[in-house]
Amino acid sequence: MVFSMLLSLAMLGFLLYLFLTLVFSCWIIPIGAYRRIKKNGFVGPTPSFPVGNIREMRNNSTDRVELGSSAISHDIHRTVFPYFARWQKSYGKLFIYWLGTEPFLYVGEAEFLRKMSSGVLGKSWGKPRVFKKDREPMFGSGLVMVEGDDWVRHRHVITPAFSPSNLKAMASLMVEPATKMLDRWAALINSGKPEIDVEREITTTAGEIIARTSFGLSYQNGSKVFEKLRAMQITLFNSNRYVGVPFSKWMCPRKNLEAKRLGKEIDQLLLSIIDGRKNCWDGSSPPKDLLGLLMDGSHVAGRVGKSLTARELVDECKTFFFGGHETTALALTWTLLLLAMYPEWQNQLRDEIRQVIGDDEIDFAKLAGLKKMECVMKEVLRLYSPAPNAQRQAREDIKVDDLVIPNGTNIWIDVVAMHHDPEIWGDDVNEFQPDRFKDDHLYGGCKHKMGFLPFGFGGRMCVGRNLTMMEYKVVLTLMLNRFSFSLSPSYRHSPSILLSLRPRYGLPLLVQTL
Ligand code: HEM
Repeated sequence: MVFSMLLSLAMLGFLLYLFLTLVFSCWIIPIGAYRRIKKNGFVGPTPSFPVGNIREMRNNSTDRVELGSSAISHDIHRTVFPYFARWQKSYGKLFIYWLGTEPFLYVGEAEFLRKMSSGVLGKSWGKPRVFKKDREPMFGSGLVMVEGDDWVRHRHVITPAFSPSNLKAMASLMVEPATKMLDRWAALINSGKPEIDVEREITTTAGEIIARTSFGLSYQNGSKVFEKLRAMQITLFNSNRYVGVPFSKWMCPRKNLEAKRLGKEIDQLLLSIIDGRKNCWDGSSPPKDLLGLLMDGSHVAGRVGKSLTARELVDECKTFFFGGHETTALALTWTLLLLAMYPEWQNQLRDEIRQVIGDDEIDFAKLAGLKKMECVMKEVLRLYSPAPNAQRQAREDIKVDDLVIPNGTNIWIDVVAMHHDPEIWGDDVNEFQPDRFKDDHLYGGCKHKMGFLPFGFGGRMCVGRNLTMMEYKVVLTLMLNRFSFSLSPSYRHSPSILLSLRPRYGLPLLVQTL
């Protein structure tokens, strides 16, 4: 009798605990945070907890499609972020919105970004915890996610691996997968199929290139890791639709479990690669991929010099794969769209390649001479930035003029908005004008130094940007040497966000052998 009473009391206590946890996490804590943020002078659309503004964001998403080259507009902000474009009209370039119970400060103004970040060191910024949990299976504690002193240690070990001499050794790893793809295109054209979805093709090839440059795997012997990495990405980004809503991961338990399972399998495969290398490496020259360079402590001589553990190496390999292959593939994909639309630029780049590289094999040292190609790349990254936003989380109160961003506030920097802002770029902001980077190769004539952010900003700027630049030049040179590109009538212009900025319906192009 006493026992069953105690049991009922325990059950009651447990249910009360669950109820209070639910009420606190879904309403009381977020409403308290909402009041604090409002008191600090921030405005924004009214949230309804526990979903915040997610419903408006969903109802507002567009499926605008433009057909035919003359109808294609590069004014893409209202297409890819229709809710931000609408809220900008009501609240300006700075406002608070809510993903579930998580407050986000939207920043679409370069000057505010400058002031906000000027006194904050790279190691003092946080990354939104709500995304960290979400992306744990992809990045683990890799450089993109790690914070504080750990970030300093990782960054010091990793940065030298991307030195020009190391990159030079990696150039040769890129040529074979790219050539294989172009041979496939030639075969398709010969068999009477000149329409090729270049986006899919380039993404696969960029995945293979990053797997080779990161952990030395060719497609043949690394296809297992490679397929699992891709499968995990698809699983994760088809399921994370309620980010920030408490207990949302229980809405898609199967997909979350599947991502976790894949994550564990990938970790095991990468760990076995690392162990294999440790066991057979005799201390002489390590393999020239990123993993080999990170395992070899010698390149950090004179710096912090703390090497990474096997677990950390696994997370960095995954980070390079996820951070490096799709972004680079999209830079190349959007470039082919623009070159197909503006054939005069195709010709100009081909002339430059002829002058700088000639008929020789691609030589790393000569790539630096492809200046026009660099201007085209930057203009593509401005108009169609593969990384359409950057995120931070305040780890302390941050004062900007009279405003205080409270500790814990997430910050969403809208890179697409800034890259398309006529106030800092001028009236031709939505035109493809690579020459704007000819005289001002860093800022493209932008009136504000924080207005062009394809690789992020401050201490956390992309560590792989020089690798990307090299891959871009190698692959585009090989492509333009063999083929010309024009728009297929079946192309539907609908840039959209799935973590990166991508063409929603792929990029079918008509490809011709030169
Ligand atoms: C066109 C290609 C690329 C674009 C547009 C791009 C973009 C970016 C951006 C915007 C950031 C900053 C994120 C932030 O501020 O939170 C970043 C960081 C990073 N990127 Fe890239 N990236 C590219 C290629 C690569 C490649 C090829 C690699 C590696 C192989 C790479 C590895 C990383 C890493 C590790 C970080 C984190 C740096 C840190 O937090 O210290 N990226 N990238």
